[in-house]
Amino acid sequence: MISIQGLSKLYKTKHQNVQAVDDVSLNIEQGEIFGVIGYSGAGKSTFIRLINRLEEPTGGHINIQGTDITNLPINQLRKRRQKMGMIFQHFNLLWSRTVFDNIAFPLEIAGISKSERQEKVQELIDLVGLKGREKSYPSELSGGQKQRVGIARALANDPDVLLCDEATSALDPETTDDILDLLVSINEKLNLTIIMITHEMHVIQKVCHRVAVMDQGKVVEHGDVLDVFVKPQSKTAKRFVQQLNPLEHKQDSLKRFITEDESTEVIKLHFIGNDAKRALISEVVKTFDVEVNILQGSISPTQEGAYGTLYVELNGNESVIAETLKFIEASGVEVEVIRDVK
Ligand SMILES: Nc1ncnc2c1ncn2[C@@H]1O[C@H](COP(=O)(O)OP(=O)(O)OP(=O)(O)O)[C@@H](O)[C@H]1O
Repeated sequence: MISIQGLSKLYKTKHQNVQAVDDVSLNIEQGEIFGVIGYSGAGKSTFIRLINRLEEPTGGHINIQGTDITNLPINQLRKRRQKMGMIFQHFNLLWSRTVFDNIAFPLEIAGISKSERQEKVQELIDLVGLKGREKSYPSELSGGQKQRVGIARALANDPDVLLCDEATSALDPETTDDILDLLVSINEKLNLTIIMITHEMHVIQKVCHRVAVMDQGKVVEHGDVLDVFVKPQSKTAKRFVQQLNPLEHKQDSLKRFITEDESTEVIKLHFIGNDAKRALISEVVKTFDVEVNILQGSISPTQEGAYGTLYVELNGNESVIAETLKFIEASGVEVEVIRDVK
C-alpha cells in the first residue's frame, strides 16, 4: 500500500511562491489503478513527481510498502526508485538507442548480467506487443509504439508501482485506447499498482478503479470511480463529469422532446452497476397500463461497472403512474421526478 500523508510542495521563485501541492493525504491500495484528474495547473505533475521524489516535498510523508520514501538518503532512494517505474507524455526515450537497448537500459544500470538482460527484454517486448521491432530506433516508431517502449522500460526492474504522467495525452484517441487496454492488462497480469495523472475524464472512466480530483494543489474529492461519476460532490468533479456526458446536462434539448400535455409525468432514472443491464422499461410496459416515451438516455462503462441515465415520459392514469413509480423504486433504480402529473 502507498500511504500519502499531508504531502505538500511550495515552489519559491523570485517573483512568487506557488503552493503546487497542498496537504494531500491519500491511501492507494496494492494492485489498484488510481487516477488523479485536474485541470492545467492543478498540481498533478508535481504530485506524481513527488511520489518518486523527482521533486522534493516541502512537507508530508510518502510511505510505500513500509518504507518512508521522504526520509531515504539519496543512495537508498536511487535503489528504491528502480522499483518505481514511470512513463511520460513525451516518452523520454533515448533516441540513439534501439528499442531493445532502450528497454535494457534500466537493467544495465541495475547491474543485471547480459544474458539475464536478453531474456528479460525479450519477455517485455512480448508483453507490450513490440515483437519484430527490437532493432528499430525511436524515430522509426509511431507514438503508440514509442509509449509501448516506455512501458516496457518502466517495467524492466519489476516495479511495485507504475507512475503514469499524462501517458496518453500525446496520442490520438484510438492509440490512447490501445495503450490504456495494455495498462489494464498489465495491471491484471502483474497485480501492479498504477497511479495515473490525466486531464481526460475518458482515461479515468476507462481504466481507473478509484480517482482523486485535484484543484489548486488540493484533493477536493476522491472515491470509487463509479461513485464520483454518478454523484460528483465538488464543483470541479461536476465539471469533469459534465464534460464526459454533455447530453446529461442539456436540459434545453430535453425540453424539446417533452410533450406539452401536462398530464404526463417525466422522470429520470439512474442506473448503477448491474441495474444498467436490466430490461426495466420492458418490465414496466408489460406490467402496467402506461405508455412509456423514451426521451433521452446514455450509458457509460467504467472499470467498476456501468452507470447510466434515462429520461422517460409516462402517460396513463394517475394512480397507475404512482404504482409504476413504486415498482421502479422497489427494483433499486433511483428515480427523480422531473415533472409531476398535473
Ligand atoms: N519548477 C517550478 N517552479 C515554480 N512553479 C512551478 C514549477 N513547476 C510547477 N509550478 C507551478 O505549480 C503549479 C502546479 O503545476 P503542475 O505542473 O504540477 O500542474 P498540472 O496539474 O500538472 O498542470 P499541467 O497539466 O498544465 O502540467 C502551477 O501553478 C505551476 O506554475
